[in-house]
Amino acid sequence: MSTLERIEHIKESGGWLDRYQHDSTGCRCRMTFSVYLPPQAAQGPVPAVYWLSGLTCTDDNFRTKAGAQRYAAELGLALVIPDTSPRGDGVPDEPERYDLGQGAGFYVNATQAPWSEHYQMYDYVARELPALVEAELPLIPGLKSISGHSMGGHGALICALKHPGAYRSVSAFAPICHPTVCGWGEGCFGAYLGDDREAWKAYDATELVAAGAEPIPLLIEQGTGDEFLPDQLYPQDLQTACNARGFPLTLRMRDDYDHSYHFVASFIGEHLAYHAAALSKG
Ligand SMILES: N[C@@H](CCC(=O)N[C@@H](CS)C(=O)NCC(=O)O)C(=O)O
Repeated sequence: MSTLERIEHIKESGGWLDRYQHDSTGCRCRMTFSVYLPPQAAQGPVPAVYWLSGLTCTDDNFRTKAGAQRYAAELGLALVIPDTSPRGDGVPDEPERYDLGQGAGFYVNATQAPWSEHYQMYDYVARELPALVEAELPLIPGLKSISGHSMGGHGALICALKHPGAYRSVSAFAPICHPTVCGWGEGCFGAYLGDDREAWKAYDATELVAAGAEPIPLLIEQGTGDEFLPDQLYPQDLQTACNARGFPLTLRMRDDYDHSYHFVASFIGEHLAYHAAALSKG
């Protein structure tokens, strides 16, 4: 019997945008995620692009604002869109803060109480969810790429850097590139991982590159009008770490674009085409 409960089923661009709930063993709560299956999935399994969203988001922001499904339909790609944190009444939260707790899981495995019981988002997006959707849905096992926005861009980068060979390609929009030194990252890492800043580096793209992560090309899109660029994102730190090692990074600075999904929507087609090309190689 399927462990997935389908709660929405919407036809879009010839394919199906579905929403599921399931009991997560790692996050110990009911989790919601969305999947777009392109028309090609009716004929047989397709490759998948995972999308990790940013602070305050659920699985709904990307699927309603980015316009990605039309491109995914043309390219024959599934989109797998998890939530950004564990959810529910029994899950710790800081309701007065948008940048800690529910909606702000930061894609780490928390080690500190009270967060550690549910906030296991790294294992959820990198292991539990892929195993689940590959077993239950028409996806080609192991054929996947990953992208994301802001906190989710950070998540995409660390998933690819920490799992050599697991993803055919990785890209990110306005990612938090050096979370151990920015306000958002320090707030969450301190709460979820404790005071030992050395432990934080295992979830920091800049630090992972500097520490010798296996090379995989990184594609990053960044707007110059992004209100969070000066204080939170630090792509220049990742670029410095990549330059020092000859690590492959394409950092595309886009004049005037802000941090919003208007920026994501402007370039998501290019990113999905990039992933489709990587996923179609033998
Ligand atoms: N201005 C936002 C800051 C958080 C934010 O900008 N979140 C981005 C990701 S870091 C986002 O995707 N928001 C949801 C949306 O634009 O739909 C707030 O105060 O809530």
